[in-house]
This record gives sequence, C-alpha cells and structure tokens, in this order.
Amino acid sequence: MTAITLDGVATASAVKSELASRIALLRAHGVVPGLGTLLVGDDPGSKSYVAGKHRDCAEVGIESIRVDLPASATTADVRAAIRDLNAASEVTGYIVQLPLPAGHDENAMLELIDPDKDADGLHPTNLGRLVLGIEGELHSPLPCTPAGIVEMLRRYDVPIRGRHVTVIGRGLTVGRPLGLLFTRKGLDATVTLTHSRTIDLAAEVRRADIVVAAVGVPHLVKPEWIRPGAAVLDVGITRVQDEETGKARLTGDVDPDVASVAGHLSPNPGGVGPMTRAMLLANVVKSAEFKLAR
Ligand SMILES: Nc1nc2c(c(=O)[nH]1)N[C@@H](CN(C=O)c1ccc(C(=O)N[C@@H](CCC(=O)O)C(=O)O)cc1)CN2
Repeated sequence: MTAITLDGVATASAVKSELASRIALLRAHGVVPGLGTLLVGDDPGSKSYVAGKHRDCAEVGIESIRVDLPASATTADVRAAIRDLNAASEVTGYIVQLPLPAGHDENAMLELIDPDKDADGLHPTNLGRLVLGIEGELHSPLPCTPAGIVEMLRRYDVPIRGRHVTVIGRGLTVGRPLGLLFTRKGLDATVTLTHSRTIDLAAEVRRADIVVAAVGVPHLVKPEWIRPGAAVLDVGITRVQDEETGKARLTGDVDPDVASVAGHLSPNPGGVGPMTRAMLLANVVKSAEFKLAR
C-alpha cells in the first residue's frame, strides 16, 4: 500500500481562495480585516512562520500589522505591546507568536489578549468555549493547528465519527485542544491523548484509525506501529543539521516508511503547517464577519 498524500499546500490554497471572496464582501461593506502579529526575539522558525502569515494576508486581501520586539524585551514591554494591539482599531485579530523567549510567562501573556481579538483561539475564554462546545452565536475561534487537521481530514473524506484517534503530545497549540475538538459533538471521535510518560506508546498508536504526531521527536513513529490503512498526520518538526552540507533540514515526527502502511499520510513539511496558516486567516475573517453582524 502507498498512502494517499494529505496535501496541505493544495488544501490551504483551496481554503484561501474561498476566503478571498468573503474578504471582498467584507470590504464592500466597509469592514477591513486586519491581522496583527507580535514576535518577541529572533528564533529562526518563529521569524519564518510570522513572515509566512504576513505573505498569506497579502495574498487574500487581509491587512497585516507587524510588531517585533527584541529578545531583550522585558515582560513590561510585551504587556505594553499586547495592550496596544488590544486598542488598535485597524487590528481585528492578532496572535502572540509562541514560544516566547525564556523568562516570559506565556499563559499570563495569552490571558492579556482581548478574547474578541484572539485570532489563535488560545485565550482561556476561547479555550473554555472549546471545552463547553460553544459555537455559532458567539465568535469562538479554534486553535489553528487542530482546526487545520480536522479541515484537512474532512476535505479528504477521512471518516472521524466513532473512530479511534491517538494524539502524541499534549502541548497547548496542538495536542490538548485537538483532543477536545475531536471529541466534540458532531465529530464524535474517541481520543487517546499520549505524552512523554505514556507507558506503551506503540500499543496506543497501533489501535488508532487516525494518528497525530505533535511532539518534536524526529522519526519517532515507526511503520510497525501503524494499523494498515490508518491516517497519519505528521505535525511535529525539528530543525536538524545535515552532517554533509551543514545546512538545517526539517524533520518530522513520522518515519517516511510509514507511507507503505498508512492509508493517508500528511507529510511534514507540506501538510498541517500550511493548513495552520490558512485556519488563522479563517479565524480573522470569521471575527470580521461577526463584527459586521453586530
Ligand atoms: N501563536 C502561535 N504560535 C505557534 C503556533 C500557533 O498556531 N500559534 N503554531 C506553531 C508554529 N506555526 C504557527 O505559528 C506554524 C508552524 C509551521 C508552519 C508551516 O507552514 N510549516 C511549513 C514548513 C515551513 C518551514 O519551517 O520552513 C510546512 O509544514 O510545510 C506554519 C505555522 C508554533 N507556534
């Protein structure tokens, strides 16, 4: 068997063209969606993700406002930047790029974001709405990577209802909210959320119809762990230095030989990453649509 590729670049591109027409409609009604980003420090990965978010905005017609602080920024500087983004009328939604440099309390900073401008769905109010299953009448943005994973599975008709999902990693941006999302009414999966203290990870993965690896351990997930035909989504990424060229290479959490056993495989790069960016745009558009409807 060779797995069908869950192509994140093509799927994100389809999502972006659908959004472009909704953005044109918003603009016609005088609402200009604007995404703000706050980047602290000079982590190369974060810099490249933030640059990508601004390129995406330009592509679909969303204004974007960039705030960069040096690695030496104090907690008071970060608080002040968040306060300014909360107040800026041209910013309809914004993100604080994670991770923040050591010494900053990420949870405390996320809590300062105006929940109505939280484009990442990571403010406690919005995570609480995810726990409560609130959607519809309130704008309840979902964290972008979990939303991107579910959107990609839907678009490739991978069945979710009643299926067993094993998530590897319990981080804030992927594992924990993804477990909540998959078990929501309407998606109705059964989820096992595993982590570094899980006793027999291979056994937990072996019984899954859908495997999501979001842990940042290169090639952790082996072909012999995979139930034949399962869908496997590789989310974790590690920058490994190539011994021959000395250049940094991106390596996912899934051994490439998994493609010979899985039914569907979302590669890394080229899978969930582009969908994460597309879902961020979708959150900004939805929040502008709520603003228009109010
Ligand atoms: N505030 C947030 N911080 C972080 C999030 C998040 O959702 N909100 N997620 C990740 C980083 N991230 C978005 O910010 C992100 C990661 C990867 C990609 C992506 O498109 N990756 C490409 C590879 C690009 C490369 O590194 O060269 C791919 O997978 O093809 C987009 C966004 C942590 N922080």
